[in-house]
Amino acid sequence: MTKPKILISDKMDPRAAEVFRERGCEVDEITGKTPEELMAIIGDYDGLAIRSSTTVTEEILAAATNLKVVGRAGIGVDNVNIPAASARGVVVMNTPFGNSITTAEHAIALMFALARQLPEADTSTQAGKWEKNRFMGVELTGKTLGLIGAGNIGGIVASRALGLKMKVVAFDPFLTPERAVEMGIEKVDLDGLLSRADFITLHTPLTDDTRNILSKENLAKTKKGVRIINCARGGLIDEAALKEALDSGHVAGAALDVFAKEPAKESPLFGTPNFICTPHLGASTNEAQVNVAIQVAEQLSDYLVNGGVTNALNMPSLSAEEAPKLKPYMALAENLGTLLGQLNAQEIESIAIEVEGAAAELNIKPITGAVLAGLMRRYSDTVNMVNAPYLAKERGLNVAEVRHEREGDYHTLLRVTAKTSEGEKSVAGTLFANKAPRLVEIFGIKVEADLAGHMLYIVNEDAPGFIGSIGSTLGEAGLNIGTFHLGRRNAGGEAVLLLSIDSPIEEAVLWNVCKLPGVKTVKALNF
Ligand SMILES: NC(=O)C1=CN([C@@H]2O[C@H](COP(=O)(O)OP(=O)(O)OC[C@H]3O[C@@H](n4cnc5c(N)ncnc54)[C@H](O)[C@@H]3O)[C@@H](O)[C@H]2O)C=CC1
Ligand SMILES: O=C(O)C(=O)COP(=O)(O)O
Repeated sequence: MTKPKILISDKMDPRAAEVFRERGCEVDEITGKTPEELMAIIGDYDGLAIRSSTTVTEEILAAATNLKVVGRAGIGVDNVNIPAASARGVVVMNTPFGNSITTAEHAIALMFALARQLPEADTSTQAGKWEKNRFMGVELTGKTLGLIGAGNIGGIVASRALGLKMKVVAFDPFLTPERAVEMGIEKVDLDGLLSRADFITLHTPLTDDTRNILSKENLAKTKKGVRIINCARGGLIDEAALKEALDSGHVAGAALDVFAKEPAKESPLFGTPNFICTPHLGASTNEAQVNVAIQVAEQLSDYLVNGGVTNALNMPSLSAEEAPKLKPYMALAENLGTLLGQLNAQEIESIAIEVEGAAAELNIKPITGAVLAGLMRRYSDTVNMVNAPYLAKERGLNVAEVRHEREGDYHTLLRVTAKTSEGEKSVAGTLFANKAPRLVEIFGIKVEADLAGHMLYIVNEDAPGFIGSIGSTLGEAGLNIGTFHLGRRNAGGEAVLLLSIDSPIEEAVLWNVCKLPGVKTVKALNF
């Protein structure tokens, strides 16, 4: 097997490259490229490892013809176009916990820096001014900290703030009252937070709902003298409105680690009294960077080498133990989907994916992804198990997953049924020796076959001499039959023939087969 190729396009701890190599990948570390330069090289790579400096746009994904996975060594993925990645079948992963303590500590550090004006005091003192009377601070003990966003980082900030004897209130629509009690904080609405908080710290992702959450209007609702900290994402605060509020003295101080436009080499906020900033350093500690570098390299190589999926934002997780067990099922699922997709000419309204026996014990989501990928292969060359569920949803295809507890004829069975205007059409397969995918039924007729390469599917009336005439028709066309599989509904009734053929089957041959007496359907299939 050729080694998966990884591009590390942002500055990352050297452990990332080491882990990639230890786990069987080739790695190039090429940082600081422009989007055009990145587009020129990305086509060579199976995996891309990034931090926040690389923006993975639709154009970059279009140029990334071999790309299978993007790994964010960190938390925020607003620099990755996830819908475009999903549409192209590229998995996007992050490392959701590796830098959260470090980022929470940065928020606390900025809160102290604001409370005691540390940067200005430092600059003044080192300038020989000794302005002891200029720098009067505020105490944190007893003050109210308002958290906007109480997830991982917000939760850690809360625990540290409680340790500092602050009162913590939080606005987070997804925070349950029980969790708030567990965290020792008070759940409030946004207006309640704005009116009560002495310090506000933001810890939400940047989404359509959170963009400008501290807008001019909301800043006006804050308590006079509030101090604001943002270590989450630029774009959560209206920077122009913040500048006005600092100038007017309504906001007593603000500390930003993140800016709407990064790198922020200029800003109207620069130079404003009581304004502090750092260049997106929230995650920048040795500990956090080692954590996220190792995690991203483990996750990406696991996916590319073994098919394990961890912390993916656009597909279900699949552990390293599950992945090898599921592998033959995915091949079977994809084959059954491909078979159904090729045999059915009608619009499919819904698909049911049923598992029984050993298959019922498994994670069904990846099996569903593989069935849908096979099914939609005839519409798209780029469909795979990652983007197939999204494409299916886009097309309004209803997908049902059914797990049967019952014992059937096979130790393990996967059945895929399509509902069309002509009724239900179903194909089923099993695994031989737990590893070899094998078709066992087409449209209610038992036929056992390996689905591989070029195949010919024929439905005919069961009659003596038919097999001989097929043999001669194909022989006359110079086609060699590899395997021959036969099934029938009942003696003299409808019969199904599945032949594997050593070379592609020309249209003219299909016509000749069609003309044989008793033939109802002929189709060339490819797997
Ligand atoms: N400055 C830096 O270097 C770093 C910044 N970050 C950023 O910190 C942010 C938070 O990270 P985590 O705590 O790990 O994420 P998380 O997903 O654990 O928590 C986010 C919280 O925001 C809440 N939320 C979502 N929409 C909301 C809304 N409209 N109003 C209020 N709350 C809302 C969610 O319910 C969730 O509890 C992310 O944007 C991440 O990118 C993360 C690491 C480093
Ligand atoms: O993890 C995050 O969301 C961060 O913002 C950290 O960004 P960085 O990796 O330091 O560029």
